[in-house]
Amino acid sequence: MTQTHDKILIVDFGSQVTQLIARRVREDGVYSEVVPFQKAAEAIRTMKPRGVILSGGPESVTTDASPRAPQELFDTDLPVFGICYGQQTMAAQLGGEVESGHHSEFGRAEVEVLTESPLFQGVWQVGKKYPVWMSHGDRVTRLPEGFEVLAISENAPFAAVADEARKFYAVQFHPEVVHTPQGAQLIRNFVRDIAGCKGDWTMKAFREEAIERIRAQVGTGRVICGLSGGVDSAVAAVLIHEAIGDQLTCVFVDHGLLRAAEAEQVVTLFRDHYNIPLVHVQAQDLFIGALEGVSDPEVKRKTIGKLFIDVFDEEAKKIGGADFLAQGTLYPDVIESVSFTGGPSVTIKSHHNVGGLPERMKMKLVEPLRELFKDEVRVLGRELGLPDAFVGRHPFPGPGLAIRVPGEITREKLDILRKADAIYLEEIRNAGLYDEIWQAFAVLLPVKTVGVMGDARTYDHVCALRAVTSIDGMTADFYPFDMKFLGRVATRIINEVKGINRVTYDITSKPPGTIEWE
Ligand SMILES: Nc1ncnc2c1ncn2[C@@H]1O[C@H](COP(=O)(O)OP(=O)(O)OP(=O)(O)O)[C@@H](O)[C@H]1O
Ligand SMILES: O=c1[nH]c(=O)c2[nH+]cn([C@@H]3O[C@H](COP(=O)(O)O)[C@@H](O)[C@H]3O)c2[nH]1
Ligand SMILES: NC(=O)CC[C@H](N)C(=O)O
Ligand SMILES: [Mg+2]
Repeated sequence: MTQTHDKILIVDFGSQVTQLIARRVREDGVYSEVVPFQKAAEAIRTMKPRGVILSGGPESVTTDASPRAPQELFDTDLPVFGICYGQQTMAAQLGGEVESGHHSEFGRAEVEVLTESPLFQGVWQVGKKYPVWMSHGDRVTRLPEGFEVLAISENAPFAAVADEARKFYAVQFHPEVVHTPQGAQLIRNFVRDIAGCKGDWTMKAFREEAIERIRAQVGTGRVICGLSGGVDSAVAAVLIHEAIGDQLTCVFVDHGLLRAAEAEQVVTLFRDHYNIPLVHVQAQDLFIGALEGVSDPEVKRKTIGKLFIDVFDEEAKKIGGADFLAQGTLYPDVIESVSFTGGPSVTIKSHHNVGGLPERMKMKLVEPLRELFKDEVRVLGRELGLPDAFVGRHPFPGPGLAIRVPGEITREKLDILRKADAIYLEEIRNAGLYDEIWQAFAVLLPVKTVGVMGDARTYDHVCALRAVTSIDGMTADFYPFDMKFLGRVATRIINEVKGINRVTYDITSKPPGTIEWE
């Protein structure tokens, strides 16, 4: 199936943003695969790409053991586009020079275009300056033979270079991030014009290919799908059901960390729309018991991740065994939990469904959405005909309210938080803001403050409100509510929720914050 589409191979050197390259290529309607550099030589032979993009990476090409692109790539006639580390290793491998440690550039920079190039066609003009995003400590200091300079920046004399005859292009900046405003168009020029890919790959094609992949992986085996009521697992379940029909059973776990009335809503909504067997597991005591006395965020996450698997194993037994566990894992869950190449990118937090999994698993994982971002999953959901009630829902993390009560959780704290969260979301819906906001929730802080209510002294918890805008959850901004709205929510929460006497609004973006508090 994938054989019929033009393909781009993305060689990963361990950058935090490699998947954004894949995403930009998908946006151009072209199929792409990200392959760790160790497997690139094999992928060139088996995948038969029309072009190759080399990603950035944390290492320095000036050190001996640093990764390289397969040398034979440069003898294949394939167009190559090197980004940052990708540029540096191209230079080193083709006879140029790279130096370390003199002129770092992190963040915004400007490049000046020196000559016309197919890479800039219709986007950048000669003699003009354009903003780009840089993140490097090394730089190319001598170009390989055949290369010319296309653009310069203050600290990178070779900000963009090319050997047009061989269709080798390389940039020091990162065109894949949104902070390089025309970067997506440069990637498009490489993919569509320089590599000549057709651009006929769509979410419809993804759907068909994903179904084929699921069938090939699962065969006649039985699959359990963790269903949370969130967008990702709903899309995964419907996709898998399309692929393998009644070999699939969904399992919804009520771990006692859900929002007010959520369990009934999820179960009713799913049963009303789909004829897919759904088991509703009551596991409140199990999870809340295990979390007693636990206050470290990573320990909480790993405890929850392990219990989820215990419950899935238990349910598998009840239906006579299952060979596979399906989850709605997305790319951001993966990149924050582990490095794509198994290389040196750092763990930010262990998402329960990736880094929080136990080391030994009885069932094999089926994760058809593992390389997509949330907004792409929503497009796929619409493609699959999912009702808006699923597609438009704000994300809700698997560990649920456990990571919204920093420190140790108790049933009492969870009850207080549920009430505050429900009021906050009701006000957001009433104000018509739900769809404008990417995710909104309340957090119950482990801090008590003094207040005065009805002439009496109070000494109660602080509640923090969080609302963010985002496209893919990788970066986010706080939502700029008007003060009247925030005042109304705060008054209602303090008046209606016993146990909270103060409300604050979190105005941290991501980065440097993350969306959740733990
Ligand atoms: N309460 C639950 N019961 C069963 N499975 C769950 C539950 N919570 C999470 N999961 C599993 O963990 C996966 C990851 O959770 P995550 O919150 O990232 O996705 P989601 O809930 O499907 O979508 P969303 O991000 O919109 O909340 C889910 O896709 C699902 O497979
Ligand atoms: O299923 C999940 N399991 C987890 O362990 C987890 N941790 C964070 N999230 C959700 O991921 C998005 C990004 O969150 P952060 O900025 O807090 O890392 C936000 O949408 C978070 O709600 C999780 N989802
Ligand atoms: N973002 C990158 O690819 C960085 C490449 C290399 N580690 C440097 O610092 O220059
Ligand atoms: Mg969820």
